Amino acid sequence: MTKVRVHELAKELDSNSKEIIGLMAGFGFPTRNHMSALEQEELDVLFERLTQAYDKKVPVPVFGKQPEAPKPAKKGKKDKQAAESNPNPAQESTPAADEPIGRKVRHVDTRQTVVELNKIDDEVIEELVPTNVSDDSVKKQKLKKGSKFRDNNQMKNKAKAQKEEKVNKGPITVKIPDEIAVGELSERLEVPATEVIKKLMMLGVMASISQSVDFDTASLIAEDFGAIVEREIILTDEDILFNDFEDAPEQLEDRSPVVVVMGHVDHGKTSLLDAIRSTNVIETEAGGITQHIGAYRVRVNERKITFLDTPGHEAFTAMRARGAQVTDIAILVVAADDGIMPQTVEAINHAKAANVGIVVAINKIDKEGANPDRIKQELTEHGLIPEDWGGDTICVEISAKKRMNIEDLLEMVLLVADMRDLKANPNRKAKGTVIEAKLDKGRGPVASVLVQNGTLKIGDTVVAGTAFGHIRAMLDDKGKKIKKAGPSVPVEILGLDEVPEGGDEFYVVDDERMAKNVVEKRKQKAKEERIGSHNVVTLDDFFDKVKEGQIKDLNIVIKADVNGSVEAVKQSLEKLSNEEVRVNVIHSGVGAIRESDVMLAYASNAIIVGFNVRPDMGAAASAESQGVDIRLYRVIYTAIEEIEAAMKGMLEPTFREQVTGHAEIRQTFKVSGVGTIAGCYVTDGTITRNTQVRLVRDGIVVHEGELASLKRFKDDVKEVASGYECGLSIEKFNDIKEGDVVEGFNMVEVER
Ligand SMILES: Nc1nc2c(ncn2[C@@H]2O[C@H](COP(=O)(O)OP(=O)(O)OP(=O)(O)O)[C@@H](O)[C@H]2O)c(=O)[nH]1
Repeated sequence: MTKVRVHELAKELDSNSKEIIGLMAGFGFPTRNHMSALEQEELDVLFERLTQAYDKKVPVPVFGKQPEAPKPAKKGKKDKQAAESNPNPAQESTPAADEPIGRKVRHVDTRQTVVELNKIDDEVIEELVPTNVSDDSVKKQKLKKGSKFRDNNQMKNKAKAQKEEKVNKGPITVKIPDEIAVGELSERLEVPATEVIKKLMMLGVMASISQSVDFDTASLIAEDFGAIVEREIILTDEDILFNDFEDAPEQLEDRSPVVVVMGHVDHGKTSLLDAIRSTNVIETEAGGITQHIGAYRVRVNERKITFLDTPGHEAFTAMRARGAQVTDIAILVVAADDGIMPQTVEAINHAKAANVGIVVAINKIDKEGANPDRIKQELTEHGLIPEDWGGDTICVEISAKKRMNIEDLLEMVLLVADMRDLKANPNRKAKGTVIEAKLDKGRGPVASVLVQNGTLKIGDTVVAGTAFGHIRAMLDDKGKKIKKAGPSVPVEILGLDEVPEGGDEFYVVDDERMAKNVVEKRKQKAKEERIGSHNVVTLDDFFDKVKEGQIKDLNIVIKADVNGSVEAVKQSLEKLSNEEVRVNVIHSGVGAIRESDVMLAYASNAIIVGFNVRPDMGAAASAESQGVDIRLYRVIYTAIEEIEAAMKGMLEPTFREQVTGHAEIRQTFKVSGVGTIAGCYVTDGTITRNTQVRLVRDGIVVHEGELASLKRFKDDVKEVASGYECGLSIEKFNDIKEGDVVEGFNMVEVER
């Protein structure tokens, strides 16, 4: 067998004899000099020690534990340079003890496309490449090239065996993303999945091999297996393409506020927008005519305000439901002669849910019977305390029609804007939101967009939802051609290849090829989503989401038949809040469940609870397509019981009703001895003789029971399909009126 001397080994490993001798002494071997031949046992120990040092990545403290720092086995040129510039090299590779759990390691997701590193910021690349990469590769090369050990079969096998042993025993480094499937975690930890599941159970987490656990749980498990944890951040094509970095405070500049006008029907929203537009419009040299581009800007005391053109909370919440936050401030218009009405309350709740500032415009003060104090009183009942009553809600008394106090209102909007400290960085690539878009016969797809950060320029390459293109022309709100638009500026853009949707985010990008790739994938995903389901909370999966740490609040929209029940339900449900779950009633009102309720629920991840009310057709359809959970009850007690059970994850397998169809009452007849017979028309589905039925009047359930008879002409029938007329009577119930709706339903067991 070839003898290996200390100096030879040192040379092979690019170390020095002194270091090897020191190491041997540390392991308790007899003192040697650089010419000493090494015994097999000594070689084994040294080899293990040194290969460990080569292979080991920079250790990361897991939960404050500081693993032993690897001793550098080689001092390459780069290391030496680093040592010169850093007097304490140990600090370079060993993270500070107070660093958060797991170091953030960025990884380029190269699974989907070719990554063009020149498109990524230098800063990001620095982070992408671990500092020890070059050193490691050099070391590994050294061991391979011309090594004496290479010719030494015995040593080679030894190395292999030791490496395998290390894999089995030594600490490994695992990269864990924000969420990881149990199966994947076990693979990365190189342990059987059953072991991982067992450990999870000991932590009180029940998860199967295909279920995912979050980073914190996964790292606890990994640490338990003695692994070193690194946080994995997967950068997708979109992350790289849009490069949505945060601006440094010194890059930020003030931007003007973006305002929406909300309020009850006929309280003067449109009149107010018109009044503002006509008195404060920013003049252009050409004296351009105001164009409708979904938003416009006005000037107030040398400052500007951007107004969204579409009044009402529906459009606002529809955008929010798509993830877009475009508004900073809502002007809540309340007619002084009318007071707070149902849509005013909706608007307040929608604005609060979106966390936008509210300025109240008490309108129509020119009218007789106008009573601003009464409005203020009513506002307090909805959590808006006027400033002059010691609160922080600014109220301005105006007349949109007579153009009174409009200037004051705008100044107050600016005041609220100042308090919100609105800033953006005009010196970066633009991003923002599509306000509206259409296909213009002559000009092709036209999109009105609001720039929210950066500056948009002619020629920019843009991705907006699933649309892509180069900006061919830009027009401002006066129809004037402009070359660039900064933060809070609405513009109309031409040059997209298809019509995006309102609420889509747009980004200016550099890499056209990657952009096209991203757009293709989005189209594919949108297609899949249309087929698949949405990820909104339902009572059934609520507890799972709480357990997974995804949510802590159970948001609820309540609709009931009378005001008394609304209040009672609201209070009882809010009382269910405990340490883990807070129950928030984000909106409540009297009457049928409408589409705007579903939109609010969808945007705020809420469920809808209805008492003796029904969803109208639009609401039912949109709840169905958006996956919003509507729970309908007759008794408050049942609702409380069910929601409490859901909060504890103890929802029983339940029976859920399945609506079979609807029939509209067209005529009623009183037949003595029989009761009221109704002539009706089946509008959808089928009405079946033996289903249960409920009678609904203006969205409110008047009665629930069974059919006493179902006839076509004179014959009794089992079922009447949509599009046919029929006659029916309801068991022990005669108060049937024209215009009522009969809803047929069955109770079916729901698998959970
Ligand atoms: N006297 C008086 N009438 C007003 C004032 N503001 C609006 N109106 C009238 O109130 C009515 C409704 O005004 P709109 O601006 O259309 O109200 P809106 O809130 O936009 O209504 P919808 O778009 O239907 O929701 C119109 O007849 C206006 O002329 C005001 O300050 N004073």
